[in-house]
Amino acid sequence: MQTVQDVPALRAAIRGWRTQGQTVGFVPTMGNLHAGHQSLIKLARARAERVVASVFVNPTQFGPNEDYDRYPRTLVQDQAALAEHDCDLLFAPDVATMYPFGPEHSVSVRVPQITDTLEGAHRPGHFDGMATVVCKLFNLVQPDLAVFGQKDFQQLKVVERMVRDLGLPVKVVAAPILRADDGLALSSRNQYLGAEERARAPLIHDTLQKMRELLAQGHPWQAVEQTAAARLERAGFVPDYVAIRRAEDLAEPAEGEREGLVALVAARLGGTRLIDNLRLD
Ligand SMILES: Nc1ncnc2c1ncn2[C@@H]1O[C@H](COP(=O)(O)OP(=O)(O)OP(=O)(O)O)[C@@H](O)[C@H]1O
Ligand SMILES: CC(C)(CO)[C@@H](O)C(=O)[O-]
Ligand code: BAL
Repeated sequence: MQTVQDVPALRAAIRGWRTQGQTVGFVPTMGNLHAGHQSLIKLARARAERVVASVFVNPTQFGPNEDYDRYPRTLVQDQAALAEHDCDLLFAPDVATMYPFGPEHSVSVRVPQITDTLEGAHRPGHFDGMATVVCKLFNLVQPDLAVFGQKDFQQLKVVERMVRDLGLPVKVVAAPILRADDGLALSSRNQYLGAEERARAPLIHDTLQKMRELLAQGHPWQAVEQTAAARLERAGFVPDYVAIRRAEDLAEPAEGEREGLVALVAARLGGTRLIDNLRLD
């Protein structure tokens, strides 16, 4: 597997494949790769003839009090993991390559409405930064398809909207959430958890399952949200949101609406912010 850090080298590698008529699948990441990322690479591998991954900790999607500085950067291990999973090319740019005029003077992509709620409401500016960097990466890599994990469910919806609205020629492929045996969704941020917190963290997935059960029993969605939030709070979590929404547009369900819903949670456990979600159909 080749690693490239600048745009001319990236373009040269991809041009070679394109002239042979090969299709390109793309997996954008922030690195510190785990089995969840590997499953995305595997999906891209199955759907395209060539696979490109990127590792870039994007400064514009972190708020001023978030973990940009301490976000784990493990490029050497990431290279080995990607090579092992048959990735063809790693694009690992620096900030100046992605933001030639500096992050604060960059063109910005804003996806309205769907970004006002949930993660967008709790992480102001996060989705502008995310959509901007994903749009830039799509322009640089020009993939036929790009794989995103459903763990970041709202992110996936924002990217789908951006692609449709801007008419970008990329097929967005959604990958299922990979979990540890005890149900905790794999995430780079899980390593911030202390041993005792790690043991408590699966309660998020357990609570999402409980929400599905309660909704199936006919409880109103608002009551299910409240019960679930209280359950997490009793166990020492500080929820940012515990929500039942339409999967399609993340709007609140109508009275009695039961089809096509998703439950989403973001909660802090000590100094770690965890997110997860579960389809309710
Ligand atoms: N457990 C998982 N299952 C499936 N996809 C995942 C999982 N974890 C991350 N992904 C996906 O991998 C891609 C890159 O995500 P990212 O590098 O932010 O990893 P992460 O582990 O989610 O990190 P973080 O803890 O910062 O959220 C995203 O599309 C994300 O949805
Ligand atoms: C899509 C992404 C790589 C953009 O920085 C990031 O938000 C992530 O890792 O999910
Ligand atoms: N996995 C989403 C990227 C972020 O939390 O910034």
